[in-house]
Order: sequence, then structure tokens, then C-alpha cells
Amino acid sequence: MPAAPSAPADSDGPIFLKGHGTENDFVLLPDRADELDLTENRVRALCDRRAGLGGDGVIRVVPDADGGFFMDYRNADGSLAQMCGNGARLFARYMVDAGWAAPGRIPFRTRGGPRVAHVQTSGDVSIEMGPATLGVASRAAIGDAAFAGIAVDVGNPHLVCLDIGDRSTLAALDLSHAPEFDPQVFPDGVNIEFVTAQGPGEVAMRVHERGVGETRSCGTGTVAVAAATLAAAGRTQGRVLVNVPGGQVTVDIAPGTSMLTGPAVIVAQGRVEPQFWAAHR
Ligand SMILES: N[C@@H](CCC[C@H](N)C(=O)O)C(=O)O
Repeated sequence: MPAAPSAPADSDGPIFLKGHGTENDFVLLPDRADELDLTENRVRALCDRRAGLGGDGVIRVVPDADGGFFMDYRNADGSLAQMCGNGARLFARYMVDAGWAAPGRIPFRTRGGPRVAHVQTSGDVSIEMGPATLGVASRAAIGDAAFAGIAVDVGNPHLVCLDIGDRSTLAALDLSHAPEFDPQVFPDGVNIEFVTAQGPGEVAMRVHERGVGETRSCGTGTVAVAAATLAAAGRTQGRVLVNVPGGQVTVDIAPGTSMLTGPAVIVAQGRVEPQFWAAHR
């Protein structure tokens, strides 16, 4: 179980934890005193997979003045995002394991609005993700190949491309570069999911994340995909199992809200070296 760290002094180099949710991996920075100066440069340095700790993003875990908690999520390129579903599970797992919150129902804030985690002493974590709102039809392109998609807002922006072919077509997509998208529909960039059906209530997807690149999972993306999958079948609620390269999550869509359930794994903890922290100010 992770220890509840004492207040990190910015000059000492902060306490960190490393973990993942379905292999979408993050550096957690517990910041009980809300004093860490988390610059874009520091986020990029921590997420660097060769010269840093490595991660798809950084999450600062911060208490709120009202006794609640704030998930300060940053993408690996240093940009801010409204919400991160896999990261939220890890954030909530940390708070329970470290004794910041009692097991059970844990409300918290994100830039995308309030959310609620459901965490027990062990096992999967569920996050009430709010509404997944379907928007306009749009397109993604990878080289000469175009894919019809639909915009879905899960607090952050997604472009879900359903029925792109079979599993081998999905596996063959080149996501080493960002797919093209319509900047008029997505002026702030977009996370793009490519999806194939796998049977009743089950799909497989790959994702290219805004501010990161291809990741092995995206929690908000799985919720967007579940909502789009159900809508394509004329449904507004139901359960969808979503297979991602890093594992499987369960998404329950209901009118006006959604629930994401999956693993949250803390792998290690330590302290960032003061020299590293100072060098990337
Ligand atoms: N991996 C996340 C999503 C992180 C934010 C995203 N890259 C964005 O910029 O919107 C998830 O699990 O939801």
C-alpha cells in the first residue's frame, strides 16, 4: 500500500507514484499542500520514456479547500485536458490506498466538471463519467484511407470511427502519426478512436490521444465508443465491453450519465531527484 507522503517541498523533488489503468500509464504527484510548480517542461520531462519516468500523462493529486479532491491531469506533451478516465481510476485508487479517502463513494473535481469514484480496498475502480454527448458526423484520415466518424463529448473531445473493418484491419492501422481530422469540428484537437465489433455488446478499439500519441487505452475514449456503438444500434443505454491493447474495461451508458469500470494498478513510488526537478523548471 502506498504510504501517505509527507508534504513535498518543491526544492526537494516531489514524491511520485507510477501506475496504470489498462496500460494507460501515469506519473502521480501527491500534492497535499498544493504547492508543486508543475510546469509544462516538468510534465514533458517526467513523461519521457528514456530520460524520465515515462508516462502518457501526469496527475497531480490535490485536496480542495472544501475537503474534496481535484485531479490535475496533464498530457505527456504538457498540455492540459479536461478529463482522463483511466487516470481517474488510478487517482481514486491512490487516495484510498494512501488513506486520503475512505473506501466507497468519493466525489472529486476535474477540469471537465465534477465526477464520482467508487473504490473498495482492492479490486477494480468505477468512475461516474457524466454524459457522453453525441455530436456531428466527421471524418478521420490515415494517409489515403478515410474513416467516417462521429464527434462525442465526454468532457473532452473524441472522434469515434466505428466498423473500420475486422481485427486485422484494426491491427494494421498506422497510428505512429496523428490521423488527420477536421479542425473546424475540433478546434482544440481531438482524441480519435478506431473501432471494430467483436460480438454482441463487445468491441475492440485503438486510440490516438491528443497530446500523447497512440496509447494502449483511453478511458474517456472507451465511454465515447460505447455511447456511439449503442447509438448506432438505436439504443441510448446498455453495457459495452471494450477491448483495448492494454486490457478490457466495462462501460455502462444510461440516460445523462455513464460508468467506467476497470483496473487501477500502482506499480512503484519514490522521490524525483532534486537535480532533475530543478533542471526542468
Ligand atoms: N487517457 C485519458 C484521456 C487523457 C486526455 C486526452 N489525451 C485529451 O487530451 O483529451 C483517458 O483515459 O480518458
